[in-house]
Amino acid sequence: MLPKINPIETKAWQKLEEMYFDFEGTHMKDLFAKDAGRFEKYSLKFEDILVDFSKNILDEDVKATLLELAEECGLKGAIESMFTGEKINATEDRSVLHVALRNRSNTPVLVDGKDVMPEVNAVLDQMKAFSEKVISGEWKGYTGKTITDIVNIGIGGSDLGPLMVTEALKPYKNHLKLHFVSNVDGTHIAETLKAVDPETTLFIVASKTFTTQETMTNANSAKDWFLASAKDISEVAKHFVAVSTNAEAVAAFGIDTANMFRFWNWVGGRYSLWSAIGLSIVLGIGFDNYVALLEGAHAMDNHFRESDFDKNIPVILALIGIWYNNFYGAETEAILPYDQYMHRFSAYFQQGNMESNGKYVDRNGEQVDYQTGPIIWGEPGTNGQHAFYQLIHQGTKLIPCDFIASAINHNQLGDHHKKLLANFFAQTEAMMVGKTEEQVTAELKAAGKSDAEIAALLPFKVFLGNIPTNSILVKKLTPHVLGALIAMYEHKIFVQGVIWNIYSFDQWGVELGKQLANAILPELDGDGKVTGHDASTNGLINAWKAMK
Ligand SMILES: O=P(O)(O)OC[C@H]1O[C@@H](O)[C@@H](O)[C@@H](O)[C@@H]1O
Repeated sequence: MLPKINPIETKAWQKLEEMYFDFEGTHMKDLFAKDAGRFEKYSLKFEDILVDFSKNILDEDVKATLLELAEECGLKGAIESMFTGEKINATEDRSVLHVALRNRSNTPVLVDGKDVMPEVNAVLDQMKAFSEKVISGEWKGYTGKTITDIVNIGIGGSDLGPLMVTEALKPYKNHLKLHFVSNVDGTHIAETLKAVDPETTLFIVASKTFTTQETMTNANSAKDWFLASAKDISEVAKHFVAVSTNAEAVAAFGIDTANMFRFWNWVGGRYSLWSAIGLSIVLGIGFDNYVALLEGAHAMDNHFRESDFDKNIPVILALIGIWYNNFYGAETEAILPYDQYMHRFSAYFQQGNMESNGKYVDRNGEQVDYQTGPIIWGEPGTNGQHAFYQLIHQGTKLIPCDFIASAINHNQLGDHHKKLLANFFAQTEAMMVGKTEEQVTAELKAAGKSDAEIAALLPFKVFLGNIPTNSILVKKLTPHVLGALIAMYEHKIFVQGVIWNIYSFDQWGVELGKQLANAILPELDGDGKVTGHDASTNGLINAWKAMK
C-alpha cells in the first residue's frame, strides 16, 4: 500500500523551505559561472535520450534535499507497490498495472494471486492477428471490399493516447487512413462520416466502461449511418469492433464479442494506450512498431524501478517539478516539443497529469494545505515562440518548461532541421541567461540611439532570465523512443502523486458534471420552464429554449 505521509511534515520539506529563502535570489547564470562541470553533473542519459536539467535553479544541496524528500515520503516502496500489483488505486480498490501491459520480459505480475501476463499476451496476439487481416486486405467489408479507413470512437484516455501516438509516429504509417471521433458535438462525427465510405470503413468503439455518453452517442450515430447503407444488422460485425472491459455492454450494442478486445480494470483510462485501446495504433503503424513502442516504455520502466534516485530520470524530473510547484509557487508547466509530429503530446499529458494529480484531498482523506498538480500546457516549437513565449520571457509568472527535440528529423528538407534546433537551443539559453541592462544599452548605442532614446527603451528590452528549463534531446523519434518518453512522463506523475500524498489513479472530479448533464438532458425536451436549478442555470436553459 502507499504510505500516507504528509510531505510538509518531513524534515526534507522543512529544509527545502529554508533553502528556498536562501536560494530565491540565486541566478542560474551564477551557478553556471561557479561550476564548469554543471552540464555533466546535471544531465542524465538513457539509451537515445539525453535529459539536461542543468538549467534549473538548484545546486547539490537542493538536489540532495529533494532526494531526501523522496526517501522520506516512501517512494522506493511505493514504486514496488505499483510494479507488484498492490491495489494502490485505493478509492477504486484496483491495482495500477499499465507497466504489465508493456512487460516485455514476461515475468509474472500478480493481481489477487493470479498472473496477468498470459491474458495480456493473449490480447496482444488477438490484436496482431486482427490487424494483419485488416492491413493485408484479407478482412473484407460487407460488399467484399477491403478496409481503407479506421474510425476510432472514444474520448479521454480512449482517444488522446492513440491520437497522440499515431500523429507522433506518422513516418511509420501504412496505407490505412485513421480518424478519431471524440466530441459529443455532432459536428465531429458528421464531418468524419463525410470523408469515409460505409463499404470500406472499420469503426473501433473504444471505451473502458462502454457507458460514456459521448462515445456511445457517436457509436450509435455511426451504426445508424452504416445501416442506412448496409441495411442488414448482421453486417455490423464486419465494420464494428470494440475495445472495452465491459463485455455485456459490448454485446448489447450489437458487436460480436469475438470482435471485442479486452482490457482490465487495473488499466487506468489515461494509461491505456498500452492496452487494446492501442488497437488503432496497431492498425495504423503495424504490430511490430507497436511492440517497439511497448519495448521503449518497458525499458523506461526498468530504469525507473531499478535506478538509484539520483540517476533516475522520472524521479529527478518529478523532484524538480516539486521544487518549483511547492517552493517557488509556479502554477503551470509547459511541455514544448520541437517536433511537429509531437503536436498532441502536451494535450495528451494534460489529461495524463491533470486528471492524475489534480486532487485536493490527500490519502488520509484530509484537505491538503500545499499545492498539488500543476496546469500542463504547450504547443510545438517554433509556433509557441510567436504566440505565448512573450509571457514566459517577460511576464510575471514563473513557467518551468520542458523542451523536447530530436537530433535527426524524419524529413531531411534543406536546412529546416538546423533552423528548428537553433531555436530549440537558443530558447533555453535565452530563458536562462536573459539580457542585462548593460547588454541592451550597448546594443542600442551600436544602433545609433541617443542617450534619451536609450533611457526610454531600456526597461522594455531587458530580460531577467533565470527561467528554468529541462532539455530532452532524443536521437530520433522512433516508436521505441516515443514509448520511453511517454513512460518517463507517466512515472514523473506517479512520483509527484506519491510525494503529494494523493491518489493519482482515480478521477472522481469528472463525475459531477456527468451527473448534472444527465439530469439536465430530459429537461431540455419540451417548452416548459425549468425552475429546479440556481437562477443562472435556469436562466440559461430557458433562454436556450426561447432561442432554439
Ligand atoms: O474509456 P471510457 O470508459 O469511455 O472513459 C473515457 C474517459 O472518461 C472520463 O470521464 C475519464 O474518466 C477518463 O479517465 C476516461 O479516459
